[in-house]
Amino acid sequence: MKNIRNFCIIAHIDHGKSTLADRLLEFTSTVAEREMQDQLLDNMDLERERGITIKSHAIQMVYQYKGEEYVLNLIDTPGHVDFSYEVSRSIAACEGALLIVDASQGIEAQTISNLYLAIGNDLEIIPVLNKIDLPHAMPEEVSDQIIDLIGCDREDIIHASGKEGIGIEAILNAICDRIPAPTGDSNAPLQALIFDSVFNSYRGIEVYFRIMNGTLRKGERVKFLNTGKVYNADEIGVLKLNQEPRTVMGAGNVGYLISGIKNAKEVKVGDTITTIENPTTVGIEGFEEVKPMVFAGIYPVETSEFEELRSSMEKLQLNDASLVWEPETSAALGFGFRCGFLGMLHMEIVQERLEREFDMTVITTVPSVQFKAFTTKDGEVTVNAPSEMPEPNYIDRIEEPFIKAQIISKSEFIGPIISLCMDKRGILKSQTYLTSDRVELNFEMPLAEIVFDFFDKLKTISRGYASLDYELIGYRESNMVKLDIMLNGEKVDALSAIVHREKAYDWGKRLCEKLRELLPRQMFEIAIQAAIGQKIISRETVKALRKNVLAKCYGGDISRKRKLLEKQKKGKKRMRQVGNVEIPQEAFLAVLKLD
Ligand SMILES: Nc1nc2c(ncn2[C@@H]2O[C@H](COP(=O)(O)OP(=O)(O)OP(=O)(O)O)[C@@H](O)[C@H]2O)c(=O)[nH]1
Repeated sequence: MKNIRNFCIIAHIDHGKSTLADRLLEFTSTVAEREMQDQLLDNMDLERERGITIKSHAIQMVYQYKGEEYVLNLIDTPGHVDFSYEVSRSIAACEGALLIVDASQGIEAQTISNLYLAIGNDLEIIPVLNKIDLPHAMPEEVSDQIIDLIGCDREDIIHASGKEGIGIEAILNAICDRIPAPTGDSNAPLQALIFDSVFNSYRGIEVYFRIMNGTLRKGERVKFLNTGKVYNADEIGVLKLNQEPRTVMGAGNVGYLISGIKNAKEVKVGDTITTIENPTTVGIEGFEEVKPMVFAGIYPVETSEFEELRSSMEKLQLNDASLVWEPETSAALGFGFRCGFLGMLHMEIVQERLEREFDMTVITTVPSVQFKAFTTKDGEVTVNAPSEMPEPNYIDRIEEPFIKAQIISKSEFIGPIISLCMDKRGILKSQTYLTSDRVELNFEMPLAEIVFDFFDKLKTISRGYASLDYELIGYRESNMVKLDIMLNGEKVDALSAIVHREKAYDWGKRLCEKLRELLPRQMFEIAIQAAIGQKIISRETVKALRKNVLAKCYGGDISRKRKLLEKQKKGKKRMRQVGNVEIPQEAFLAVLKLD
């Protein structure tokens, strides 16, 4: 155990975590050059394309240092706020962390939020100033930021470039020298922390664990404390480039367990594995059930594909335990599913995976957060969709989720950021200068306001410099109303939204205007109305179409005509007929794009 080092890498998105991890694997010959693909750890296509690590993984390296052999377990952490609980469990499995900061960017919101998690878990922090090869790197300035932040000495900061392979050996040596070996008693009852799981269609779910205390043997009966389920440890082992089976693993080790589990739901990140033979009664601290934060409807474009969509969702859920859903019907869209996601990115990923991996074309409706309605009739009612909102006359009060938002930016953008947050019903709680031109702002604001275009707006007004992190702080009373949209007098339930009363008029007006732009002209006039209850608050009209779309191509060349027809056909793919009006997919998400 004395030569084991368990560590993770914490970094803001794009600060070079994956590239650096690749260099560590190369340097320790964990992967031969020819096996090396860029960003090896991101092994889902989608991850690679988006350049973000979606699911955390682990990999073991063996490193010779000062005449001794060290086993280094790198536990990868996802870099996006939507997956912060997974980050926290990965961190809990380690004794140390590399804190990577891009020398041209400086400290960002996720650098800090993940750092706090690491410090909270007593991890040894090794600061790494990355991308020092960049001509516009600011090593001195960013080092000052790091020193201010963690109180280290200037000499403790390792200068590196994942791209050029600079500083790699220094990092590996520092891991051996500075990160403490795991402690734990291999003779105690087994307590192993589940920090991740991966779906394998042949072998079932692979559970990734870190043994805090005790010993795990192949073939033993094991129990997951929080679910209470019992399995056989069919195979255990360590994670190198490929899995290497073992028969016995003691305290301090990181590895995988295969026990024929078919459904990701049975494996909860943060749960504790123990043995039936010599069980512990004490779970590892910090277990939480992950809760979805954002809800939206997912519908097949072709109503006939509902069953196919159901089976695709079932398969997707097998390897994404944080995705929840139940069947839902919409008058406008027919049969579909109400889904719960960890956040907006998670929602996009699910939609994309449905399309890519299962070849489904789907319509996603306006996302909503989870409101609580306190009614005089049924007591407390959970509202995940506008259609679930109780009748106004029974509502005593409505509560909505609030978050603490932490924004880090260059100080020149403070003004616009504060006005943006105030506009989103935010309350400024604190303003702290990290350095002379970098400021941290803390707001309390409704989660519902972040769900829409907040992040994009923040990026725009700060020219990309501001970064955001948030956590849920609880529910608060708010004056929310349900806003309905009608097309030619017919309510389109999929376009309803729950909004703050003070914003309802403005919202209704802008949404009607946006829909007027998005709805294609048809052979008749379309009236677009926004209403709260019976009261119409806004109206726009889409004029009837007079000419054939091809008319303007007469005399033009045929290829252009064909292109136009093609384009129309493609557009059709995501259209939905409601009453006599055709609605394109963009319209269902128009609320996300209100300026
Ligand atoms: N110049 C330079 N570019 C780098 C270096 N390391 C990474 N990059 C580039 O920075 C970008 C982000 O690198 P990644 O390694 O994907 O960053 P990451 O932190 O893993 O990103 P996430 O997985 O999204 O958190 C890529 O375009 C890399 O090529 C470096 O040392 N120098």
